[in-house]
Amino acid sequence: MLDVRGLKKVYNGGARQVEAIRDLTFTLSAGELVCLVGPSGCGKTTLLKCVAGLLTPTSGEVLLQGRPVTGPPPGMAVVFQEYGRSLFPWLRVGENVDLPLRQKGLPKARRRELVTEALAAVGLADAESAYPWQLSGGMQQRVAIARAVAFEPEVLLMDEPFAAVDAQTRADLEDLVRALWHKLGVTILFVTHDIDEAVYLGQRVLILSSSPTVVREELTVDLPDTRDQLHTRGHPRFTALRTHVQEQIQAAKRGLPSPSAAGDGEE
Ligand SMILES: Nc1ncnc2c1ncn2[C@@H]1O[C@H](COP(=O)(O)OP(=O)(O)OP(=O)(O)O)[C@@H](O)[C@H]1O
Repeated sequence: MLDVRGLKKVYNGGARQVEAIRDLTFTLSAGELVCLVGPSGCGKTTLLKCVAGLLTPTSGEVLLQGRPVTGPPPGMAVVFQEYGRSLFPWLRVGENVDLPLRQKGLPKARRRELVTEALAAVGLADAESAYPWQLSGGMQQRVAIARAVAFEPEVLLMDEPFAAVDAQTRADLEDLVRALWHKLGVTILFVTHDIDEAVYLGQRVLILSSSPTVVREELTVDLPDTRDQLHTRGHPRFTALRTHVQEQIQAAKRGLPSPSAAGDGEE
């Protein structure tokens, strides 16, 4: 579904050159939920912007269903961290969700259906006529998720979407993402700096190195598919996986080679 091949991004800001991403290669199959974690500043947002077609890579390519991404592709939706800046304050909740559907040129009756379904799916059926600023932070982020879901994307990109909400709301939203993913069968690339969140949500976790960034490790999350906050997080395997990811991120920060790279060296 999504192929990232040899992606490199260098920012050229006058005298200052930043090689944010050195060489990233990974693939997402249709219907997968993959989380991406890495040390702060390792280029997670840069990567997501390249995947979303909002930023042109210096070299390498992104393919969506085999077609190169050169601008925002029609089958992709993004949920950003800052819900306060991604919703239009002068539009009601329902109108915010409807806007991309209008741009897609869908007939009015179908738009109505999609808006109603998406708001019901995120538990906001009764907030359709409210303005975003009348809602709590967690509710606003639900609106942003509803807007992405109503768009019926093939790939959903999420950039630290729960970083600005409280822990309780965050846990609810994590479960909402997994429930929607199960229901819709959408492919999700979820960027987070939260190791527990990555292991709780993902089928796989891609661990990035420090900048200039490469994929340090691809980890399969071999936890049962049915997850819940209490039991999954108390599962000994969950603890083992989160400890492993934490160790890798600490090692990445110290610039130590990844286990596979060390193995390669020994051979
Ligand atoms: N527009 C830009 N111009 C120049 N450098 C940039 C630009 N955007 C990002 N960078 C640099 O690229 C590197 C990666 O930044 P990016 O925001 O992608 O990382 P991140 O992993 O998302 O960070 P965080 O975890 O702190 O949110 C950083 O060194 C940053 O300073």
